[in-house]
Amino acid sequence: MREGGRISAAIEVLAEIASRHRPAAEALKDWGKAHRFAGAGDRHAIGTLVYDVLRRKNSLARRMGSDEPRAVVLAALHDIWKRSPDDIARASAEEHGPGPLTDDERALLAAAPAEEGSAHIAGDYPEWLSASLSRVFGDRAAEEGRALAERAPVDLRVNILKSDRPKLLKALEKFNAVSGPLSPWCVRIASAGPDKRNPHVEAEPAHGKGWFEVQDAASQLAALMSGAKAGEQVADICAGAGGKTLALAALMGNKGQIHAYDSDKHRLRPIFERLQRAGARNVQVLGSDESVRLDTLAGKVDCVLVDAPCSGSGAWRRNPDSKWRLTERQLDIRLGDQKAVLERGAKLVKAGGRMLYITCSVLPEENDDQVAAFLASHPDFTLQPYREHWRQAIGTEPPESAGQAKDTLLLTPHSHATDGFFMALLKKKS
Ligand SMILES: C[S@@+](CC[C@H](N)C(=O)[O-])C[C@H]1O[C@@H](n2cnc3c(N)ncnc32)[C@H](O)[C@@H]1O
Repeated sequence: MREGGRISAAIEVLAEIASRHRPAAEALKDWGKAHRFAGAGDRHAIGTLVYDVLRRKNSLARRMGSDEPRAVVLAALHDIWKRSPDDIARASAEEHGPGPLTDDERALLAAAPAEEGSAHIAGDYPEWLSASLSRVFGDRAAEEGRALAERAPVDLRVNILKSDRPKLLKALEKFNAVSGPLSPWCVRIASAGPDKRNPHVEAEPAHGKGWFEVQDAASQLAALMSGAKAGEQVADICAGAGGKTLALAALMGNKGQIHAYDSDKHRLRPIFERLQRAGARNVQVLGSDESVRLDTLAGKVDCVLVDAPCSGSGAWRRNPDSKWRLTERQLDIRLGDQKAVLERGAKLVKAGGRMLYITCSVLPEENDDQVAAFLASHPDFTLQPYREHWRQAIGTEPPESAGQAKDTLLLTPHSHATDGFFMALLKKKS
């Protein structure tokens, strides 16, 4: 396909997403099925353009004075893909392209973008989340939103059970891999430019050998902040596909016991293969039908990790579709789930033990508000200031939190060059 055809396809897919409220991944897949002649390169370019529009939907629409799919795609080609108005005009006029640019479109593309107005437009997030994001970020809300709308790098966690960072950096030299921020385990590969592909790192021999997992630096730091030690009893009660579980096993040097539970057996499914590849041997996987076995650990666990189900707002860089699909009702459901998992986790913690509550969200309702509500109804728990704990667990100077609360840690792309991630360490009195 020529560029004009790809542009038309992106417009078509965005129209389908808007009119039928379809998830972007589904709409793209169906477009691919209906257009079998499109090659892998075409599908990749169309998908990237669609996701780039979703990252910056508000500010692109503001530039063009319209949120119609054609308008925002043209703006994305200019603002994100850095195509000149002439190049866009040429591609649009091609056979199968979306049709020649109008004089107005050309003028809007050539003009400097309007002075940014409201934070939700400059920061490219839904208006209904404005109050929440202003509460957590104050007058940085637009900047923080803007960083959450960028493309994310590829972060890898070196598996210290099988390798080390210098060795992994060497193995991935051809991708210009560098050490990532804050986490001593992080290796980072910069995001490929517009219409380029990120390297398929999971096809590398180093992955097959279990030297690394794909995991954002903030997730790595969450595992490190558990302070899990060799010999401890640890429960990862929202284990999912095991991203944190694997990091915990490495942190504990395979000594002690990790109980990895998830209420959804489908999500847990990939954990078995991942544990094997990583050489993690101290993990007991508990499926959703083994919840009774989890309950037998009541009052016995040194460290409970609650990687709570959440809105995913901290990961909007990786899943821009989710920021527009999130509804107040879904957020309410998540808030209920978070309360439930915190209750469950609290029962497992032994006297003097700890629970690390984490979310990949930047919304205060899911973070500090949940912690405050938990503490109000659990006088046997106290909040441990994150700074002190960071020094002990990670051994470096702690970063400033991007949030307003002084004892919990909020990491963000703008402030820390990681995904958005929240952590609160709750200690049970002895
Ligand atoms: C943020 S994801 C976990 C990601 C995972 N820890 C990782 O690092 O790959 C949250 C998980 O919580 C699970 N979950 C939701 N409600 C739960 C509940 N009541 N009890 C246990 N797990 C639950 C979901 O199935 C989902 O896998």
